[in-house]
Amino acid sequence: MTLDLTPGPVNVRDFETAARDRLDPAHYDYFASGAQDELTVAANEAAFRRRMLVPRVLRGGGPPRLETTVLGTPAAMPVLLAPTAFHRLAWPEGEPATARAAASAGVIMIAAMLSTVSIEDIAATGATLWFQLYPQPDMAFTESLVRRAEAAGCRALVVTVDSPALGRNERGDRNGFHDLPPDLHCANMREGGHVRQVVLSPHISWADIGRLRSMTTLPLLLKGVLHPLDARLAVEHGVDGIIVSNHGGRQLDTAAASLDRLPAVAEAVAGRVPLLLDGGVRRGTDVVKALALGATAVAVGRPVLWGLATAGEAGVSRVLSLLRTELENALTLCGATGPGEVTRDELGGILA
Ligand SMILES: Cc1cc2nc3c(=O)[nH]c(=O)nc-3n(C[C@H](O)[C@H](O)[C@H](O)COP(=O)(O)O)c2cc1C
Ligand SMILES: CC(C)CC(=O)C(=O)O
Repeated sequence: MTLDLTPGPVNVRDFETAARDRLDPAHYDYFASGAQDELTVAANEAAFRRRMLVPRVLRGGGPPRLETTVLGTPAAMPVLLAPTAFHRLAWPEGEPATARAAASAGVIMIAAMLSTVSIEDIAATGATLWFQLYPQPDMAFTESLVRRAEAAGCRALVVTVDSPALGRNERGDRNGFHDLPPDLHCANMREGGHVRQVVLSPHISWADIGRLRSMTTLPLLLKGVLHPLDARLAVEHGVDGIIVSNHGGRQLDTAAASLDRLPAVAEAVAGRVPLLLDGGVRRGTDVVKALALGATAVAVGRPVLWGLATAGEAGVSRVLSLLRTELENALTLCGATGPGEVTRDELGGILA
């Protein structure tokens, strides 16, 4: 008998290694890569590494409670699943496996418009969903997607605004990977016998946000804001929340790290709408840093894909439970009894 002494993945980074071992290299590259030199991908994580926490001591508050509510949606912790396309490339069942893990963990999954399983079939898992939209120039089609998301029970609409064009992905160019294999398709884009191509349009503007605002009573979030003036315009256009994000470094390479932009956006918004952040969150301490700099919650993209590619639903569950355990530990060590208590002032929180 041989004794297997490998402990299995103990953190998110280990899950990336495990996923890389399992995935077709071109598919691994699709998930892992960023635009061009991938400087923003690296900057997102580096920004978290650069910031150090200053904990408080002797507060005696007992174990932290992680529950929170984001724009009216309750969640077991302030960590959401960022919208990511093409889950069936990572695991045969695709998005429903991810959704079941999110449901078991009690967290919000932002379902991507470009999912490989339809929003109705993802919703059938019972998960708490928000819906991510790339507004399409065909407004009637865009509206039909919004109606489907509403009917499926999605509790917020997340409009991605950092994509007036597709970022230049050179790993994809080298691998010749530009589209889904023929056995997979973007299920929400299906219309009768054919599948619509997504349009990432440079004509998208605030007028479209106005149209979407009047189209739905769901909470409306903009995803991909980095500039404080855009954050202010978002509030003026009746947006309910903002996701500070550079799309995981996949769109404009050399765009600033999300975490580095959070303080300026928080100042511009001045508490009028909640802020979320994504990009480079890999540790519980990363979540604490984002909360301290003004986020209500964070979202994770690639960590979920690494869990999914490694072991399907069980892998995503494990990634979410690792992040939960790390967050609980980090809050305890910071002397905080919950996410709402983490502020820059009170925790002395963050030194740049
Ligand atoms: C493989 C992959 C696919 C993505 N697809 C989408 C998408 O369809 N829509 C979207 O708004 N963002 C998409 N994103 C961006 C994520 O929502 C999120 O902004 C980013 O992954 C956060 O960075 P992280 O991966 O470092 O956590 C995608 C990211 C990855 C890695
Ligand atoms: C096909 C892409 C538009 C999906 C996406 O947002 C991404 O890969 O980052």
